[in-house]
Amino acid sequence: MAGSTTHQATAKDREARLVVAVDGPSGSGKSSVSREIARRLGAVYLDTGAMYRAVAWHCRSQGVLDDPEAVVAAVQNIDLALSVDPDVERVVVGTEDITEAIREPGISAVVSVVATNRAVRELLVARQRAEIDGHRRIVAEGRDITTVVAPDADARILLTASAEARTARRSAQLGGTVDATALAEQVSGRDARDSSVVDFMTPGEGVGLVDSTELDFPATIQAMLAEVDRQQAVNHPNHPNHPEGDRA
Ligand SMILES: Nc1ncnc2c1ncn2[C@@H]1O[C@H](COP(=O)(O)OP(=O)(O)O)[C@@H](O)[C@H]1O
Ligand SMILES: Nc1ccn([C@H]2C[C@H](O)[C@@H](COP(=O)(O)OP(=O)(O)O)O2)c(=O)n1
Repeated sequence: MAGSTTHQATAKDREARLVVAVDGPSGSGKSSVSREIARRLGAVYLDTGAMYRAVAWHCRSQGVLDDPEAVVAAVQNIDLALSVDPDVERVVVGTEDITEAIREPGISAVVSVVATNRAVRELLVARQRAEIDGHRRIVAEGRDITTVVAPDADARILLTASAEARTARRSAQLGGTVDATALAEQVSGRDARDSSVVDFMTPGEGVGLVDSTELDFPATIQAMLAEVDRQQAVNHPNHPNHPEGDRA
């Protein structure tokens, strides 16, 4: 049964190369869910959204956000360190710890300026691929990981939820402090802008879909791990979950 071996994974299973790619819209649960499945799978965790946010913060602090060429130059020169330990959230540019700063509404409001710049995307996609290549087991999440950054990943999943569920989750996450109009802009408005450069609302070919609208957090984790198992079985004939493989 798909999912069963995740919980019986041997030490050897947890040493094997594994790349899991997760995409989805704002508030679908990508970051929290990917972080947790990375822990369960003994993998590192790459938050590519944090990279776009760090770049937006850097360009804003340099005062170049409205100059696309200067934005690209700033990204070429950025000294960015991002923790990939699922238990350590840390983003540093130069000597400045911006872990908290990149989550502020002021950054959410301008991050699409850099995320819709195609030259910026090329630079960040290259960095993300190098990061993925540099780790044996990794869960990477964002908007274009299943389609552009890691189309050859062992498992690729689009995590969705209804717009209502996503807005409610974001509202709860922000402690109910943001009014409904501002929240709708932060969730759906930003997604609409970002969708102009990448499609993260419909699964690409071979990408599994997990809809968490009716699932709580633990049930979402179970559904994601089951989907990782299912795809590994399909993609790797020697995997113990393969329908025709040796399961002894
Ligand atoms: N299935 C779920 N049910 C309820 N809340 C969830 C679920 N998945 C995630 N959350 C919560 O929703 C909020 C947004 O999740 P987050 O991981 O930040 O989403 P994203 O990275 O897609 O924007 C967080 O507070 C998270 O704990
Ligand atoms: N691979 C990625 C990851 C994020 N982005 C963009 C889309 C978002 O507006 C920003 C921030 O992403 P993030 O995942 O932190 O966004 P959420 O707050 O979780 O909705 O970066 C992207 O274009 N491509």
